[in-house]
Amino acid sequence: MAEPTEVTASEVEAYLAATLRVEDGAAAGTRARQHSEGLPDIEVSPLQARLLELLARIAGTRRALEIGTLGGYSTLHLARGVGEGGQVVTLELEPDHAAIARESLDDAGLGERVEIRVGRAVDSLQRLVDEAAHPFDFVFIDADKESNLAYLDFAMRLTGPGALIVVDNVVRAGDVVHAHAESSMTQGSRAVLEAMGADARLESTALQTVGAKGWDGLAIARRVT
Ligand SMILES: C[S@@+](CC[C@H](N)C(=O)[O-])C[C@H]1O[C@@H](n2cnc3c(N)ncnc32)[C@H](O)[C@@H]1O
Ligand SMILES: [Mg+2]
Repeated sequence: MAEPTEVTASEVEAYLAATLRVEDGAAAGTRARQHSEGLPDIEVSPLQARLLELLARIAGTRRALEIGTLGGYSTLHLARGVGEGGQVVTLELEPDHAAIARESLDDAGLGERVEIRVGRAVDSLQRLVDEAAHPFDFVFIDADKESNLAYLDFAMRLTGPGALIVVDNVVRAGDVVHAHAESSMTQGSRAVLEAMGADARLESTALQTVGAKGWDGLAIARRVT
């Protein structure tokens, strides 16, 4: 048997993703399209995407809110997670990203479940509050990390008890432990983690992740009250 040190986390990730068959043609096509269109390689991994889909399904999610669409890879999994008749509202700053996501979601036959709102997420979120939008039961926060705390605040205004809130990229190759980290993205992760821990309405945890995208992690909270 090979020594564990001879195996990389990326190899294990590829093995798990292939063995568990986490990605079908539509998902792989969505990823391929956003890469060929030149979008940055910053979407969740196939294993993480499937985790989002399963979390949504296990929680019985009907309405999911996503902050940060990119090319629609995580969106596609949330759309699957909410099931037939469910809805995903996803917020994206860049019109080009939104257009690519729209194409892939339509190709996957999930377009009707997904509304993409283009613009600064804080503006779109305020609009959802102003519209008194029907509460969401799943929120995935994965846009500009500097705004994580504001996004959590909006998530609390747009959800009710029982909702799930997932915040991506909170470990930042370990930089998250540095109180005086120079990175504003790390500071955004620290701020949201501290707020989650301090909020008695949330029961929270986090998972560290390794693989082709390096060392990172996601925080998961369930809203109790
Ligand atoms: C990490 S990517 C999202 C990846 C996607 N959730 C996935 O895993 O497939 C972050 C996205 O947030 C968008 N974004 C950055 N700042 C934003 C803002 N202020 N408002 C809305 N979207 C923003 C970026 O354009 C980018 O497409
Ligand atoms: Mg992310």
